[in-house]
Amino acid sequence: MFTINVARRLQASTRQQYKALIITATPRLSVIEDNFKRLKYTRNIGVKGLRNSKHHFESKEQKVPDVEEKDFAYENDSLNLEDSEYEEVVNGAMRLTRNFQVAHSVLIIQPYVKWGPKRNMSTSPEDQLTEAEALVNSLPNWHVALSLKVPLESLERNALFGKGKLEELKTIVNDLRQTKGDSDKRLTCLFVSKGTLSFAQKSILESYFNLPVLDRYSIVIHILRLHATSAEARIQVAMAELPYIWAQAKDANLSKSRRVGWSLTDTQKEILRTRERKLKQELERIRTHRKLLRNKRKQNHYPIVAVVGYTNAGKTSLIKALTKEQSMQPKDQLFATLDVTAHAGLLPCNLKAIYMDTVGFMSDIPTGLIECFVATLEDAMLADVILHIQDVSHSCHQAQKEHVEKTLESLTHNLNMKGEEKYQLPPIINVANKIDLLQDEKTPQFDNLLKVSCKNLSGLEELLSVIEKNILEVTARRQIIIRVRNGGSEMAWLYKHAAVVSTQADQNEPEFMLMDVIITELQLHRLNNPKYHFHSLPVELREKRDFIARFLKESGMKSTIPEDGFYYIEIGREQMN
Ligand SMILES: Nc1nc2c(ncn2[C@@H]2O[C@H](COP(=O)(O)OP(=O)(O)OP(=O)(O)O)[C@@H](O)[C@H]2O)c(=O)[nH]1
Ligand SMILES: [Mg+2]
Repeated sequence: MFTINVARRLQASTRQQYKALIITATPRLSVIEDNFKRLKYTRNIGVKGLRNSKHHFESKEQKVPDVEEKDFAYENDSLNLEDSEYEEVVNGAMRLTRNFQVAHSVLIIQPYVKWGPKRNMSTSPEDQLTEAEALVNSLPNWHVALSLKVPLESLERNALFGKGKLEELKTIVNDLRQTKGDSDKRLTCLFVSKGTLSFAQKSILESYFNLPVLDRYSIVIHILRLHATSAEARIQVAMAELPYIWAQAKDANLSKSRRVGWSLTDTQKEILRTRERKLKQELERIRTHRKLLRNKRKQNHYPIVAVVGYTNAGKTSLIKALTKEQSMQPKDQLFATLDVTAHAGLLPCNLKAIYMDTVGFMSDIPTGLIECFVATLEDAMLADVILHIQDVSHSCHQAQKEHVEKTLESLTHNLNMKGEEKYQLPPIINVANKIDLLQDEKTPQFDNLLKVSCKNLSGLEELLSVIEKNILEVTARRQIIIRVRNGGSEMAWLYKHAAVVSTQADQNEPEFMLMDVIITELQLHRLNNPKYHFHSLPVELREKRDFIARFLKESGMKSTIPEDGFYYIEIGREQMN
């Protein structure tokens, strides 16, 4: 870099006479250690508050990114998702209308394979049942009447259950249907907690119990519909419904036990195809739009931290804790977050980072459903650092962790299939959240995780330091100290384009400041480049003027000496390196 080169050359030739203009300082100089400590987490308040309280130079900073994101929000005015003919088709497949006011009392049946190779080793039926209950409880006006585990030899049988089991279940269903008293509590549907039920399985069970039968896919879609408020999320959910309808229609055609009243007519098939085509176009637009946003962030050189994890692990809560953004609303519901949103926060070194909140992952969800959210998850995958938030208080913590890791792997594979360049996952920081709920937080199995609690805000300071360290490494940012004139143009430039960790007056010459900054190579280059900035080297020139002029002449640099006694060195492009 020019500045460093000049500094070195000046140092070499005038070792006795001049101080170094720039002191490379990684790790930090001890003189600023105290300032740094003061700036640590306590200063990491939301961007808005921070701007109000900072030095006046900082009022010239670039706009905070979340404002830009808002201005850039994806709007869809061309696609009308309301279509009564389509509604008829989707309701037939899902057994659910979009009316979220309708109360439901649900019998949850968790089938599981007890023995053999088809047994699910990653999670227990008890945990699956708990997750199924959480899914039902995520819907307003829905409640669990009863939940049961049912061991089976296989999950592929036509009626799913054997004759004896069906009889047993019928008695339970009949009892629940006749519940006296509160009519709201009377059983209204069955939820068989399996990824998808084939059309044949559904229709056999429905005719046997005379109640609608739902599977995991349809319940999750219903939750997603409820939580999808932005245009983008609504399009993604609408798209996620389609593979399910097609699969059910295919099953219905194959099934000998075709349920009268539900198989697709040619007109309905055409409605689906048209809708699919339009939605695909919209998703393509979303992808392009996301790319634009991503490039915009890149231009601004904000480091990006993607926060991923199993649903309900505390992703939104963590971002809220790190950014102090009051508008964020963590909820004790599955799939509460459906939009990938960006939120600015400060690292201990005062560097602004963008945290991306993402859609949660869940096991036993068909890939077709997740694929519709891939456009938004790609954003996360292209971040500088990924935070994997894990709910360590959850009994299935290990299975959830493995599921997220596997999904990230398959998303990586997808990106590699699509792109020309080889994609590599950014560094992943594993975070153990909800540590406050653990009886003994010293559990050795969490030793390599960073333990935090978004509830009592513990462990966040350490987490921020780790994020910072990773970001500086990955984005090739450096921490250096630059000596500039107090109130000069460089000072303003640095406030605008670099993260200022601390400043302090040069003890020998109080009109100069030592600025401890985090800066990218590119910005350091710009600081020295006349195209972006007319760089001045604040050297004690008055008495050394002739010497420096000679030095610069010999070095082949153009120079001007303005009236104020500052020495301005104009660096030609060819001399930059
Ligand atoms: N006790 C405790 N509860 C927490 C902690 N962090 C989050 N929660 C709670 O966990 C629930 C889920 O939090 P969210 O932040 O919405 O989780 P999420 O990962 O964003 O969930 P989705 O967006 O649905 O995928 C909320 O009720 C939070 O209050 C924690 O550290 N301790
Ligand atoms: Mg969330």
